[in-house]
Amino acid sequence: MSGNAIIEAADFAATKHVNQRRMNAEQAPYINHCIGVCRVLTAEGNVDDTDTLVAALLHDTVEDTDTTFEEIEARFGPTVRKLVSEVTDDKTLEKKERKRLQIEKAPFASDQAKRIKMADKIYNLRDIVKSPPLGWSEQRIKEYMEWAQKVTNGCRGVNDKLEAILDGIYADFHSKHP
Ligand SMILES: Nc1nc2c(ncn2[C@@H]2O[C@H](COP(=O)(O)OP(=O)(O)O)[C@@H](OP(=O)(O)OP(=O)(O)O)[C@H]2O)c(=O)[nH]1
Repeated sequence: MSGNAIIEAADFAATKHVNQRRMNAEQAPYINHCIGVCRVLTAEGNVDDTDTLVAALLHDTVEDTDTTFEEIEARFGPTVRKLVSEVTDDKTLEKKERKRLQIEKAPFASDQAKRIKMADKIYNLRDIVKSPPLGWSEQRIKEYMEWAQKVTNGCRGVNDKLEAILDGIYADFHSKHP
């Protein structure tokens, strides 16, 4: 690959998500989430493994755009392809089943994929506390928190810093919503 892999991935993700927005009131550009997840890994999880950071930037490209795994492998190699596939939901399944599979599969993911999953949930949970998706009730927020906690419980043992951040988010939420 020519150039720096992380910048290549940021550019690739920005192009793929160009017309997508987050669901919150600000309707932030979707790429903010991809870059934010990568930053949680570097700045808060002390992760410096390039494949992990590249896969974090690309983590929603196959799930949410026309990107294929073959395209990812051709541009970023087989390890990044594998990591992205580990954090990609099968959109042909019902939402309930996709959510159940995230909980079931998390303990069997690679350590790199577990770190991406934790950073993804940290970003989403912070977003939900700060500015929830439009139309989400208190009950939906609570259900998301409880589901995310089950997913990230399956990712434990690979990064103490990310785990501590998640523990803080859950403790804070549960103390305010007993
Ligand atoms: N908190 C938050 N989430 C948003 C926002 N915009 C889009 N999302 C995405 O919405 C998902 C949560 O909504 P749900 O109703 O539970 O799930 P769904 O998108 O699969 O229907 C999150 O996916 P996820 O399954 O947790 O993770 P992933 O799909 O990113 O892997 C997150 O990526 C936003 O503004 N705030």
